[in-house]
Amino acid sequence: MVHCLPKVSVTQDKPTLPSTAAVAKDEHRPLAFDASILGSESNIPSQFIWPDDEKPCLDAPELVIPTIDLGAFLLGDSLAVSKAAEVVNEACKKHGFFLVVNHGVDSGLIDKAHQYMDRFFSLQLSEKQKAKRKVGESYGYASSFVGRFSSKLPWKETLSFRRLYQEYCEARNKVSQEIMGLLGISLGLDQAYFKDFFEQNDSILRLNHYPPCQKPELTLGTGPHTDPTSLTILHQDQVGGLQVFADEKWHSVAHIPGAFVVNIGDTFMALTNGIYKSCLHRAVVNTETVRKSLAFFLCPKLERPVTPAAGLVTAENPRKYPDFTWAALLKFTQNHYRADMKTLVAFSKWVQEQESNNKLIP
Ligand SMILES: C=C1C[C@]23C[C@@]1(O)CC[C@H]2[C@]1(C)CCC[C@@](C)(C(=O)O)[C@H]1[C@@H]3C(=O)O
Ligand SMILES: O=C(O)CCC(=O)C(=O)O
Ligand SMILES: [Fe+2]
Repeated sequence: MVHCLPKVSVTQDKPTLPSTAAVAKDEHRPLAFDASILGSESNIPSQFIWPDDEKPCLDAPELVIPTIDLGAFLLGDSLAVSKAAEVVNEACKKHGFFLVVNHGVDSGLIDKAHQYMDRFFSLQLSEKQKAKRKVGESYGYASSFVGRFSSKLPWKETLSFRRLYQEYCEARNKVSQEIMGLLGISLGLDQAYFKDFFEQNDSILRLNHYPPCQKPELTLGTGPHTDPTSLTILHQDQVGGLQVFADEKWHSVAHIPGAFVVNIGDTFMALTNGIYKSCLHRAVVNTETVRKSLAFFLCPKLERPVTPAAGLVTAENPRKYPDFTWAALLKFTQNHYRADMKTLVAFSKWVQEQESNNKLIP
């Protein structure tokens, strides 16, 4: 099915400054994404309708997902360690996606995080707007990015943090460090290699809230993209809706109680010199139920150079991406380019252009 394939040539929707013109085409529509109004609206504003080649397939087949028992890995039994490393290596070379069970994060803490999230998103829009994310910044409340983008708007509201949700962030940070140990081993590097790299980090926690949509076949909760960040640890609720692109088609990812969905992002792909793939994924919505997900994005320290491990650059696998910092890639996705499935390639080109421009200026 054509509409199940990712778009090959991307027409970038450059971030725009807040503009009412973007939504004025539908004069009678609200200027903001008010979930309480739009959830029951069957006439979907055109800004939320995705082009045919990117429209979702709602009945995508389920993906058989490689699963890592983190508890067994941490016990250090050599057989369990080499098995986990093998599974992760295969998954990350193929699609950059795996599940983690037995991760030690208390289920009560996850439930509490979802409850706080319910409380925030059920507030009136005017209240939520008090925490509004400013243009160019990556923290705060964003209702569907109305203002930031003018088309292919996602059917969601988000709240992103750096320091709040402290306890939850700490728990995810611990899990992400353990996974970094495993990823290092799986690449034949020292277990401490990526743990040290990410020990200090500028990570982001994001709450995604997807209201019901009367025409889910026209819209997308989150459009197709790879995460520009390094490693994402996602907890989706029981509704389901996450889809991953593997074996040339979209697959749905079933909710597995207590499991974390883990995916590689662009920055980690660059750290492995392209050996591990950043995972192409998206989220679909449905007519009946609100869907929620909590994403912990592990990111390097803002100014730390992102350069591949020496052993991963070889004659057969020469350098793929320029050195960069997470600060520069974050700025690129917030001010110049809407993250999609080609962010890393577009960013690499941009970095090289900037470097050659700088060389021209004496
Ligand atoms: C650095 C980031 C940009 C986005 C959030 C994130 O922390 C990681 C993923 C990015 C995103 C989810 C990819 C799809 C498009 C996007 C605009 C969204 O739909 O939310 C992206 C986020 C963004 O705010 O730019
Ligand atoms: O909600 C989801 O399942 C996916 C969200 C996502 O991909 C993101 O926030 O980057
Ligand atoms: Fe994502």
